[in-house]
Amino acid sequence: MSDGQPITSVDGIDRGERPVTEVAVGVLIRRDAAGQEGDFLLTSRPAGKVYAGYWEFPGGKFEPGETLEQALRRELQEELGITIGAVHPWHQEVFDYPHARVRLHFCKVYDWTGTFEMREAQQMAWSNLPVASTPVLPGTLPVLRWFAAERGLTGPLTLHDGV
Ligand SMILES: Nc1nc2c([nH]c(=O)n2[C@H]2C[C@H](O)[C@@H](COP(=O)(O)OP(=O)(O)OP(=O)(O)O)O2)c(=O)[nH]1
Repeated sequence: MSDGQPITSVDGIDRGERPVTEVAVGVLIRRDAAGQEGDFLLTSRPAGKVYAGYWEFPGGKFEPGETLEQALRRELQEELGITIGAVHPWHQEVFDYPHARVRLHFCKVYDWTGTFEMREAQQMAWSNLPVASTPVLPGTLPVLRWFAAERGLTGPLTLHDGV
């Protein structure tokens, strides 16, 4: 069930009713001294996962009983070795992939401590629009659109056609 939320299918195929996997996603953003939002952190999906090599925002699935905040804290510690500060829930989207239906809980994060470690042998890139790190996961694209809207940008979301 998607609890009435619209579902975006990545391939246009209607797969009917399916369970939804909840995913906590961290949109880490650098701010300048005036509080203006700047670069955001993208990471590549590690080898061995679906969509390996695609760029996304770091995060992962909730474990049983976890809240969004707990899941996000754990995932960013596990994947990147950082401890995040306040979690600011931003948008939710339900995406239907061949491998799963996921509800992505995108959260802005402005504060963290620790040194970035690529614990899954992934890559990281501080990015801005248009994004140079491609391809981007389909379920990641809406975030680039929200950034473009917030920042008043109308150009391409990525430097490459076909994202
Ligand atoms: N982290 C993340 N996942 C995303 C984004 N966009 C998007 O469609 N997804 C999808 C891809 C996956 O189907 C799902 C996340 O699952 P995952 O396999 O990366 O999660 P995980 O780290 O808990 O994986 P695992 O423990 O099962 O290996 O959400 C995004 O921006 N960030």
